[in-house]
Amino acid sequence: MVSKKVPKATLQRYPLYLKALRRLKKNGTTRIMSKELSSFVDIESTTIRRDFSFLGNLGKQGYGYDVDKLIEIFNAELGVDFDEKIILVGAGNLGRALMNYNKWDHVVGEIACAFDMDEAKAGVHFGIQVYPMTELEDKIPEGCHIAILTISHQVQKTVDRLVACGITGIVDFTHEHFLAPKGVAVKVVDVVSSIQELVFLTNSMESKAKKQKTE
Ligand SMILES: NC(=O)c1ccc[n+]([C@@H]2O[C@H](COP(=O)([O-])OP(=O)(O)OC[C@H]3O[C@@H](n4cnc5c(N)ncnc54)[C@H](O)[C@@H]3O)[C@@H](O)[C@H]2O)c1
Repeated sequence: MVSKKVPKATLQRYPLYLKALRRLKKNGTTRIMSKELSSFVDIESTTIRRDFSFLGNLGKQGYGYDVDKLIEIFNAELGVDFDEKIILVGAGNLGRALMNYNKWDHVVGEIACAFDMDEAKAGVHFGIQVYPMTELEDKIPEGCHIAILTISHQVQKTVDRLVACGITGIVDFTHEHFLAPKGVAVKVVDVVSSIQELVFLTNSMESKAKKQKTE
């Protein structure tokens, strides 16, 4: 386990490192210096070394980091699993866009199958099997913990059903408020609130710049 308390900013950078390391491995790189990794991820090498130090004594001076070992440590320590079987619920416009993407750069696994309440959506889309919602309990892959929610109706009822099936992590694209029991993590993805935050940020930067001009 990660020994020291890892700062939030560091935790947020870990997936970037992991993604880069996976790519490097794919290209045949077996070891890497923090300076080289720095140009790859566009993060200062000192920051990289500090970030990695939370995971133990990983690198050797003059040798750098063993790519395989780093990937292994990220997997074990951070619980990241490339074979994570993710389900998607709601194969509409947004759901299908995600199914079409379904690459996730080999970082977090892939969408194993999808479900939709509309039986007409059943079938194979973008190589992913879509099942009618009535088959959720039968067809949910064994050991599946993560569900992407891109539905528009009966959100609470659906969440309750997913939780009963063993889902403990929900990526929520719906704009609906719902309750999840303790032990179930929900990550909201909302383009609208991101835009709102940006509008607020850009406005305050503009007024700050104007104020500085007049001073
Ligand atoms: N978070 C964001 O930034 C963002 C952006 C766009 C849309 N959305 C939201 O995402 C959701 C989907 O949007 P869309 O444009 O793809 O809609 P859509 O109508 O095209 O697709 C919704 C799909 O979900 C299915 N569905 C609805 N309720 C279901 C349920 N309880 N169980 C199983 N299947 C169900 C429908 O049959 C349909 O196929 C909506 O709630 C929308 O508000 C969020």
